[in-house]
Amino acid sequence: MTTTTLPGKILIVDDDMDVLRAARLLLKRHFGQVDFERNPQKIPYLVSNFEYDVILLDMNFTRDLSSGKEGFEWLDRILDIQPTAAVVMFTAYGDVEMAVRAIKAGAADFVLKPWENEKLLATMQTAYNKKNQQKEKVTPPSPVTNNTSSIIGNSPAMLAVLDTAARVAGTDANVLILGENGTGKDMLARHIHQLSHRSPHPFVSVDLGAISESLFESELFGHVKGAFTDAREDRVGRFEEANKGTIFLDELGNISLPLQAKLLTVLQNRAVTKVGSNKAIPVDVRLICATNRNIQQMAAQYLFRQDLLYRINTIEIQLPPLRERQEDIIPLAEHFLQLYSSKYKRPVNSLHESLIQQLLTYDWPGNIRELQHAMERAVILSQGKVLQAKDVFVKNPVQETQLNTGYNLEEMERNIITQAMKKCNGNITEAAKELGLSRAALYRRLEKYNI
Ligand SMILES: Nc1ncnc2c1ncn2[C@@H]1O[C@H](COP(=O)(O)OP(=O)(O)OP(=O)(O)O)[C@@H](O)[C@H]1O
Repeated sequence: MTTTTLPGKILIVDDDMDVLRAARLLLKRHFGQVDFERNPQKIPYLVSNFEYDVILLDMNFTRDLSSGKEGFEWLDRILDIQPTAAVVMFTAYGDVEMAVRAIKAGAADFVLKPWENEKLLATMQTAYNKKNQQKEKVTPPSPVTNNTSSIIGNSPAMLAVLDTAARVAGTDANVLILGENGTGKDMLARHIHQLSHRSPHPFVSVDLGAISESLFESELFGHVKGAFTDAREDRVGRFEEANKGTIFLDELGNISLPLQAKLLTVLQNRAVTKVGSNKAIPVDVRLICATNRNIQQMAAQYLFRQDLLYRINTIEIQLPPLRERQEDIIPLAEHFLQLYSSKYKRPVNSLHESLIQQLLTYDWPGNIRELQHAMERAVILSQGKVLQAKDVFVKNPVQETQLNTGYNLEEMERNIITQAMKKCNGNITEAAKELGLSRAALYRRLEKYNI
């Protein structure tokens, strides 16, 4: 087995923590950086924001265990986002037919589980070398994808945020990021992790809003086999997964008081106890939390535990909404213009003055995510080299007044969501995009308004 260390950046996506651990341990000795992710829903975010040399992708996530269908769907998504991505498929049920199909569908290669270390390593090295030769030949380095997250922000408000982030990154202080939906809380959390001494270790992101009350403990702290009916195997929780690294708890303001108490115990003891076990396992994690809710007010109303708040908000970073960082709107629009014109191979490369005015006067309720989606749609539909105001769809005030709902905010939100769901024929992913919300955030609202 060759022992060369390549500078490459690898991503492993598999829902089995043991597989992730073992594959990472092996590959870490031979590649510069090895990230892993258990939740395939994070793939679009990771592939769009970080340039991976090779992605090792499981064929079968929990939804259906052996057809490989899910793996093919994720392979498509990855190639959609990054057509030159080198994806090695990882399968426990591999047969020649599935391997051939994966390669026809654009995968670089495949490896069967259980794997032989030499075979896995050789396949990953070949995929890496091929990808790099290809890179040298065809693609000049892209200005918008680099090895770190490309946070755009030159406004005084963002410079202050980035300054605080850089200072706090060097410490192990707990950080609470506050900000509206789509302001970049997730991105900032990853940025802090990357700047910290924990960066060689995992960054584990957990969307608390998307975890049901009953699965909270098992997801976060793990469970032992037999702890409950569906617990067929031991499961490593997200805290343990993040050991030595950073755990990012998003949508923290959404968890119930009993769950807040459980979280507090873990933070106080710096140890987790798996469901069904009574053994405490020490964990060494840096905690970053985020919420779009007014958590101080929630604490004042006894909806959020004050003692938990004290523990998580050693440093508080407020991400300003996009409308309060006007200076960032055009650089961000240009960043997304470049990103999507290169992704969709469109000739469009600049913004017309009329569009610049439109972007600056709109108030971006969905923040950067809304701007990103508006630019993506516009680039796809664009015809010339210059993007015009008419190419970019933003909700205008007339549409809002047509809602005729009075000034009840909840009522307005309900109406807007109902309209978006109708427009997208009930497709949650599309409607969430349209509204500038994450899928989890939309789900919560659908539940809240009983839509
Ligand atoms: N400063 C930035 N520069 C470039 N892209 C950004 C920036 N901030 C956010 N983005 C992009 O905007 C999108 C939304 O950001 P992100 O998911 O981090 O927001 P969020 O505040 O966590 O959203 P939510 O509250 O809905 O979970 C992402 O695709 C992210 O890459």
